[in-house]
Order: sequence, then structure tokens, then C-alpha cells
Amino acid sequence: MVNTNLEAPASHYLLTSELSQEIDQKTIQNIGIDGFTLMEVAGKSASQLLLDQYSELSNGLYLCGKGNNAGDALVLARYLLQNDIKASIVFISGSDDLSEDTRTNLQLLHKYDQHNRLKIYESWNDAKPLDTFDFVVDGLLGTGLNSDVRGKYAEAIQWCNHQQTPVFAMDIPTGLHADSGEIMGIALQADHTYSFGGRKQGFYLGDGPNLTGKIDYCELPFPNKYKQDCHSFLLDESWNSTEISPTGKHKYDSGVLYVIAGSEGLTGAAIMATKSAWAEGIGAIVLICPRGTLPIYEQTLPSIIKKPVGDRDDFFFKKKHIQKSLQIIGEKEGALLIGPGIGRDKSTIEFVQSILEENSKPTLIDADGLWCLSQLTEWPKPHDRNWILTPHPGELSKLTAENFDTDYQRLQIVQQISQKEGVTLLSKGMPGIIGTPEPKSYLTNYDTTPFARAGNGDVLAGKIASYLALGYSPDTSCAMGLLNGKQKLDHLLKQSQEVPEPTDFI
Ligand SMILES: NC(=O)C1=CN([C@@H]2O[C@H](COP(=O)(O)OP(=O)(O)OC[C@H]3O[C@@H](n4cnc5c(N)ncnc54)[C@H](O)[C@@H]3O)[C@@H](O)[C@H]2O)[C@@H](O)CC1
Ligand SMILES: Nc1ncnc2c1ncn2[C@@H]1O[C@H](COP(=O)(O)OP(=O)(O)O)[C@@H](O)[C@H]1O
Ligand SMILES: [K+]
Repeated sequence: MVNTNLEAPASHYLLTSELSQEIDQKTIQNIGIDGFTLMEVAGKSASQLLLDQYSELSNGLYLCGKGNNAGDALVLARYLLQNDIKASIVFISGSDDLSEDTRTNLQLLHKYDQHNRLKIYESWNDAKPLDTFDFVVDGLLGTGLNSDVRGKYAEAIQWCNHQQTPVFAMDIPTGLHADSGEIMGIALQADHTYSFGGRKQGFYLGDGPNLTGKIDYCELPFPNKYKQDCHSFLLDESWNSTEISPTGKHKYDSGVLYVIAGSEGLTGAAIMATKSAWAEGIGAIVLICPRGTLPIYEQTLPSIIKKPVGDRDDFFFKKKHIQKSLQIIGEKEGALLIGPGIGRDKSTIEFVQSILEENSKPTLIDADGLWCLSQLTEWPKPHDRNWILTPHPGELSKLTAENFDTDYQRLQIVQQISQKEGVTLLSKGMPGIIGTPEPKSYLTNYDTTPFARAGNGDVLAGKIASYLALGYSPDTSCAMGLLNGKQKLDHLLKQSQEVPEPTDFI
């Protein structure tokens, strides 16, 4: 195996609120960098980014709660004050019982105000009518959010969501759940989120993508060892190259991709999957097909080697094709793709079961292959075998016998199943989620709706399977398959507004 496993950089770790707080605490207690210093680094790095990104700011409205999230906003206010940007600070629940570091920062802020550019309001009602301001900073609540947002906090958020001026969220938009991306009663709609010490998992789930605006990661001095408990990561092109890199062998000498796909009426799936795999530059693809379907492939797949099994009147895979198919798959090194368009006959299920049990190749199971798997009481997976499963949400539900209403529940199911069964699971949807046995999960952050057309699943499966045959690890293969499609999509959308056809991605 080459490129063994995906390794996300620290900027792409996705933290839950519990993990954020745990890392904060360990850094403070074990390393000795106190909370005040962390707050200073957080607020300062947000101020540097903000000053670089927005040059015309003159008067900020800072909405503050009483926890450390407010402290970050106060540090930011101090640095902007140094740049002659006025600050109106509203403590929604007063400033009597601020957290210690936040209180210290309020005192500091007063000392930095030379020309009465600072105004402090002790409640939301006191602040109105509001002065003119050209941006809003959200320092209401951060990872300490522990219940639905209500009362004056909710009122301030509702008001804020109707403003035209840009809104900058400290760490996370208030009201967004850091783990699930769920709205806790009401949530603030930010234009820009400055996330401290790690992006939050909830940015990429549920309502997260609609609420964060642009996201900037601001590094805090957290030791890497404290991040080891992080299990989810953002997958994007910035750290995952979709270029096929040398595998040590010439790519034409690398493994063969065996494809078991297609049945009468569903040969299109086999054609799409094999064409897509071929387009990735793999040296040889062997399509195993029921003999009755061979004439169609003779016409449509000149570059693909076709190995028919059974008789001329066989139009779908049956039990009697098992031995011959296993013999073909065993001929050369490589990988296996099984499932697109094979249908759901009882005999096909038995066929799939035996092929999965007895072949020794890294195997990608897709479409009807997943359906067959879902009909078995136990998955026939030998321990040392690499499997990739690529279910869409309906298939995932069928496979796992679990219902899920939210992306967060889907993520949890993906994590459980990939770990329990020792498989790499690519759950298609928005976001795309890759789960691995380690257990790690990778979330995408781009719009996947343009891929929601019949055929795109076959194209994706073909790409991923070809990387598997080229020797890439299952998680890397999935990541490259997704991002390769995304890059093609970006390119196509630049040329035309039309939603591309699945064949355009080949
Ligand atoms: N030293 C640290 O721990 C650091 C924390 N940082 C910042 O601190 C934040 C976390 O700070 P805290 O743990 O103090 O938490 P928050 O500032 O998020 O707020 C916690 C306070 O809000 C109250 N609260 C929770 N849910 C509420 C609701 N629905 N309505 C009204 N009040 C509610 C809690 O009772 C508590 O008093 C992070 O998001 C980050 O912005 C950064 O400054 C970096 C360092
Ligand atoms: N490059 C890609 N990036 C993200 N998601 C993708 C990509 N290609 C395909 N998909 C996902 O695959 C889905 C299509 O697969 P599927 O529903 O199995 O379709 P079909 O089997 O009908 O071709 C899309 O809705 C999308 O979620
Ligand atoms: K916030």
C-alpha cells in the first residue's frame, strides 16, 4: 500500500465542544499557559485577520455574554481600538459576573481608551437606540452553550440577523451547536467566523454551513498531543492532492481493476463505472459480465477487457457463476468493484456473498452490491480484507437498519459501523462523510447537489476503485474520488451554468 492513510493538518481538525474545552483545560493546567494568554492570542489573531480582510471599519458593536467568548471579543475590541476603530460593547446579561479573564480584559479595555472611543452598555435595553456602527462582533456564547438560546440573547440575535452590516463571530456563531450543527433555539447568521484552536465539527453539519459564513482558523498554542483524541477532520483540496502520485511502479504495471457489474436493463451502470475508472489512467480493467449482456459491452467498451461468465441466456449474476468469477479475479493483483447494476435476484445475493467471502482483493461495494449485503444476516468480511462501502443515505439506512434524521446522526452511524465492521464507509450526501476503522471521519464542505443525478454514483465508484487498484489506501482512494469530482465540477461550472451530466465527470 502507498499513501497509507490520510493525515489532516491541525487547521483541519474538527473539534466538539467537549474536546475544545478539554484541550483548553489541559493546556492551562498541564502546560502552564494560562487562560488569559490563550484569550489574548485568540483575540489578537482575529484582529490581525480582520484588519487585513476589512479595511474600511470604523465603529463596532460588540455583543457580549459573560463567559470567555465575550473575553475574545474584548481582546479584539482592544486591538481595533488601537487602530482607531470605535467600540460599543453591550453586555447582554450585565457585567457583574463575568468570567475572570473576561473581567480582566474589560478593565484593560478601559485603560486603552484614550479619546472616549469606548462605550459600555450593561443590558440590551440600555444600548438601544443603538449608535451607528459598521460591523457587529458576536461574543455572546461560544463552546459553553449548554441549552437553547432564550430571552435577551435571543432578542439580540434576532435583531442582529436583520442588520445589513457584516457580523463577525468569535469562535462559533452563537446558537450553533458545536458538535451537531443544530440550531439551539435561534442562531446568529455570521458573515465570518474566527475559530480558535480548531474548527468546530458543527460548522459542517446540519445548519452549520448556512450560519458560519467564511471560516478562518486561528491557531492557539495547544500541544499536538492534546489533539490526538480528535476523530473528525475537514477534507478539502488544500491538504489532499487529487493528483495521482507515483506508486513506486509505473501506473500501467500496477494492479488490474476487476469489475462485477451490470445485468439486463442495468448495463449502463457497468458502462459508466468502467469508463470512469479507465479515465483515471489505470492500465487494465476486466469487466466480468453475464454472457447474455456481452454484446452490449462489445459495442460500448472497446478499451475494457470483457470476461463473460455462464451461458448466452444468462442476463444476471447467479450462483453458478461463482467459481469462474473467482478464478478470473484471482489471475492478477489489483482491486475489485462489485455492485453497480447487478440487480437484486436471490441468486445474485448468493453470488455476491461468495465473491465477498472468498476473494482476497481490496473491494469496493456499491449500489446493488450494498443491497445484497443488506440482505445477509452477517457481513462475509474476512478480517484482513480492505472493504470500501459507498452508500447513499437510503442504502446506509438499509445496510445498518438505522434511521437518521440529521447529518449528525448519520455521522455517528458511519463512525460506529466503520469501526465495528472494520470497513471504510463513504456515506454520500451533503456533507460526504468518510468513516474509517481507526476510527477517523472526514467531512466535505462543498455543495454536492450537482452530483445528485443517476449515474454519478457509478462514476464515483469507478474512480475510487481505480485508485484502490493503483495501490492507494481505502481512505485516500475515497478522498481522491470525491475531490477529483469536485475539481471537475468547479471547472465545468466556470464554463457553463448548466448542471453537468454524469458523463461530464468522466
Ligand atoms: N481559556 C479558555 O478556555 C479559552 C476559551 N476561549 C473562548 O471561550 C469560549 C468558551 O468560553 P466559556 O466556557 O466561558 O463559555 P461561553 O463564553 O460560551 O459562555 C458560557 C456562559 O454562558 C452561559 N450559557 C450557556 N448557555 C447559555 C444560553 N443558552 N443562554 C444564556 N447563557 C448561556 C453559561 O452558563 C456560562 O456562564 C470559547 O468558545 C472561546 O471563544 C478562547 O478565549 C481561548 C481560550
Ligand atoms: N465528487 C463527488 N463529491 C461528492 N459527492 C459525490 C461526488 N460524486 C458523487 N457524489 C455523491 O454521490 C451521489 C450519487 O450517487 P448515487 O445516489 O448512488 O447515484 P446513482 O447510483 O444513481 O448513480 C450524489 O448525490 C452525491 O451525494
Ligand atoms: K460567538
